[in-house]
Amino acid sequence: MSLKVESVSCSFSGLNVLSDINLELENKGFLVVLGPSGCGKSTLLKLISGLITPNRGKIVLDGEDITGKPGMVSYMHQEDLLLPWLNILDNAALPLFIRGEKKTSARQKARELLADFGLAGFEQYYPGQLSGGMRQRVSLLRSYLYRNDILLLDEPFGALDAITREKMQDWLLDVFSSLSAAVLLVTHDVDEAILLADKIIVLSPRPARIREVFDVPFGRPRSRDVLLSSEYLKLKRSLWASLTH
Ligand SMILES: Nc1ncnc2c1ncn2[C@@H]1O[C@H](COP(=O)(O)OP(=O)(O)OP(=O)(O)O)[C@@H](O)[C@H]1O
Repeated sequence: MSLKVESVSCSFSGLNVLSDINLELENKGFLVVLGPSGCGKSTLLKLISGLITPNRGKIVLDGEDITGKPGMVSYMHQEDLLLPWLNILDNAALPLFIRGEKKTSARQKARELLADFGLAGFEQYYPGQLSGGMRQRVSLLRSYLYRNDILLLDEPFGALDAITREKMQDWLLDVFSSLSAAVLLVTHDVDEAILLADKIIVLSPRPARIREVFDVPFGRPRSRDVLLSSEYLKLKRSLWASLTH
């Protein structure tokens, strides 16, 4: 799998939001796009997922131009968009139903991943009966079932309380090692970026340009302990400087 964003610019009725963005995501990579609030991070993911089209540039997936073509990548929004009247299993399997897969086999595929996503034993529950963290894991499972090689995540833990957010980051770190997906995650949280990423792209305030690209010097498997190291502090200082200069 190879995803390329090539010289993409985007504006909304005269408001320049993204300016000449280039990035590349490859197999099993974990790329974090870090930028100030309102700079255009969600717009970037909407462009990649084909929900909107850029004014200039293109999106290329495995050599194919997918600019403006929805449905080619998995895209998880900030809010979980679970259907309250479907149980967890059917919420997760929904994209497979829509794709025309038989209900029994779609449910079986979802069931096989429930344990990895920390949802074993909850398949008959409804979204309203779950915690915020569990609902986000159902959303992630649904995105992963839709396309298991590439996941776009828009501030996936932004709406969670601090403790749940940390738990979810730890869980994502752990599960990422066992999944075969490449992840592109956007956030404005510097610690989250360092903890999760292999590479961090820092965007400027709107109109967002790529200000700097940082390699994260921590291997995998990785744990929260990296946040106590001197390399972490050094990287955090550089990221802050890049975000605020
Ligand atoms: N469809 C649209 N029409 C007009 N303006 C839009 C549209 N979508 C986004 N914008 C504007 O583009 C800018 C960037 O929005 P975007 O949601 O991409 O930022 P963001 O970095 O994801 O913000 P946050 O960190 O707060 O989620 C904002 O000023 C927003 O008002």
